[in-house]
Amino acid sequence: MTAPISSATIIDGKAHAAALRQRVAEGVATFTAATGRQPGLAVVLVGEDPASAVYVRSKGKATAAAGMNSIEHRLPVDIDQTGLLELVAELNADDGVDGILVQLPLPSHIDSHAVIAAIDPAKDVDGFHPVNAGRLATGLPALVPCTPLGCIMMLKAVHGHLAGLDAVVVGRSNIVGKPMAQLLLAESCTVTIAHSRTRDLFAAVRRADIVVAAVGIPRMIEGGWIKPGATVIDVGINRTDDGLVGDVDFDSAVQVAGAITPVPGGVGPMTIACLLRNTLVAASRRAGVAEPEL
Ligand SMILES: Nc1nc2c(c(=O)[nH]1)N[C@@H](CN(C=O)c1ccc(C(=O)N[C@@H](CCC(=O)O)C(=O)O)cc1)CN2
Ligand SMILES: [Mg+2]
Repeated sequence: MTAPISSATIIDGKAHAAALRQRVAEGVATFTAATGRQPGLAVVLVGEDPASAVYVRSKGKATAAAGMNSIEHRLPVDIDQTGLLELVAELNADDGVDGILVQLPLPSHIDSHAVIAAIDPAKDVDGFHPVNAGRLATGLPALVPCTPLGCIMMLKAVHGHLAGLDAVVVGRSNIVGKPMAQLLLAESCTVTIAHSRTRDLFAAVRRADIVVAAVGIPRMIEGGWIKPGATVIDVGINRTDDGLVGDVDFDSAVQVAGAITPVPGGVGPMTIACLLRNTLVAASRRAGVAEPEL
């Protein structure tokens, strides 16, 4: 006799993102009517990495479609750090710019920590500046990194509230793993951060009600690791010979999980929608108008 195969609810990141973009567009219209100006987002791309160029183009299109002013700066790959810092200083001083985003990764001759630290924290729509990371960690209002923010929004949509759930975040990057853990903690989850040196990763994943995979290793987390009924959020975007795959082995995990994000079409679209949200939040705070509920 074969065991019955159950199948998880697929969390539709594209639909969540479309709904958030719609709410942002409505908020932008209200902001523009109140202030007489559009929120402005400046995106800086250094070099010509094809994936980064695609993301920057998508961000520009989505920004304009939401009714905001999209400003794009493309710099040559050999620009020196001083040149990039000069542009950041200009954008900091420009009153029409509410959000500044420097697309990562940067070329290896540039210190990305120095560039992030040069961005005005009030305009840091990526939420990567140490001031925003510290504000998030201490429970103060912050600009929150877009990818983890998108993940937490989808988790809340699935679960309602998250208090008391066991969550594991696999990966400890400043962009995803660490802020994700902070957001889950703020929702009163019991949080484990696992990484390449974790001794028994299987056990950490196996006991979790929520698994957030952000390791950058194609299909590393298999269905057999997942607690039946758990919610699985796959942040991985790995280009392989089989095409784009996540950090979770979707085909096996979908049979065990209660809900799961696909790749593509899961977390990725929410990253850009949350960037628009953060830009409107930054603009509202800078202009001293009421922040929309998003
Ligand atoms: N300054 C930043 N740099 C980077 C960030 C970031 O948030 N801020 N995140 C990633 C890249 N990224 C946005 O910049 C991003 C990645 C993926 C997607 C996305 O929609 N992915 C699609 C698949 C698209 C594809 O085929 O590649 C999906 O998952 O459905 C959006 C944004 C690193 N750099
Ligand atoms: Mg995805």
